[in-house]
Amino acid sequence: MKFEVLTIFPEIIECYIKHGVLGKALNKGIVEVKVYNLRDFTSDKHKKVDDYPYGGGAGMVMQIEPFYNAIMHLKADEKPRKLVLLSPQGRKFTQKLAQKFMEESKAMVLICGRYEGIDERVKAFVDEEVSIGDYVLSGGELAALVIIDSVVRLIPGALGDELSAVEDSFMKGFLDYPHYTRPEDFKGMKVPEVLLSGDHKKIALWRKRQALKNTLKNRPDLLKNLSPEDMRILKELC
Ligand SMILES: Nc1nc2cc(Br)ccc2s1
Repeated sequence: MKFEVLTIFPEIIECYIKHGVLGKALNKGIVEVKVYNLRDFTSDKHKKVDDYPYGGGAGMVMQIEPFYNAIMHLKADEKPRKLVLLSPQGRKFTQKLAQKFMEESKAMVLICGRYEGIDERVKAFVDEEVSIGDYVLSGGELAALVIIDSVVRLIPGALGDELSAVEDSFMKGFLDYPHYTRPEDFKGMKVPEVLLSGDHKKIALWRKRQALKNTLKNRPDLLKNLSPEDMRILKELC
């Protein structure tokens, strides 16, 4: 999987991708991330990337030319790639969309805007417009990192041999179960007995109950298409 990121702050991306799961996946060659500075695709000596908005209003708007030049530069190799614009107006990014991106795209271009937004005409050159949530960030770079991180975790082999329980739970429509590790007793706060029992069937049922309880409390909107067994457990909780 290859990610190409267009941004005016390449260091934001370059710094983050060196660490953790992403760093390991890069070292294993499972994923490649190339970052392009939009200022390198400007044509003036000041490397200007923004200007005042037509029609007036606060703030600055990023100009189309650097985006256009960068996209044409990438497309010159004529390899297929999905172009994704990060934007507060985009469709909501979810675990299911992460799975879709991982399955369908060998290469993704993540286009990061800043300021009050980018010239609307850039959207003529993208495939998808995606937001990571109902809040406005200062720029698309954090959203691009969220997408890279969540998609890479889904690539077979990226997580090594540890199970990705968190992804599994989100894909099945509920939140993760609680996790504990040593010590067993921390200032009187004990690990639930069931987790010390060695009874894997009991542990699995406890974890499912806790996951459904957490989901009912914090994200009831996720509780759709539950299996009959999960529905039975949920009814016991109500
Ligand atoms: N939720 C999101 N907010 C923003 C802000 C900017 Br500026 C660019 C992309 C995104 S995605």
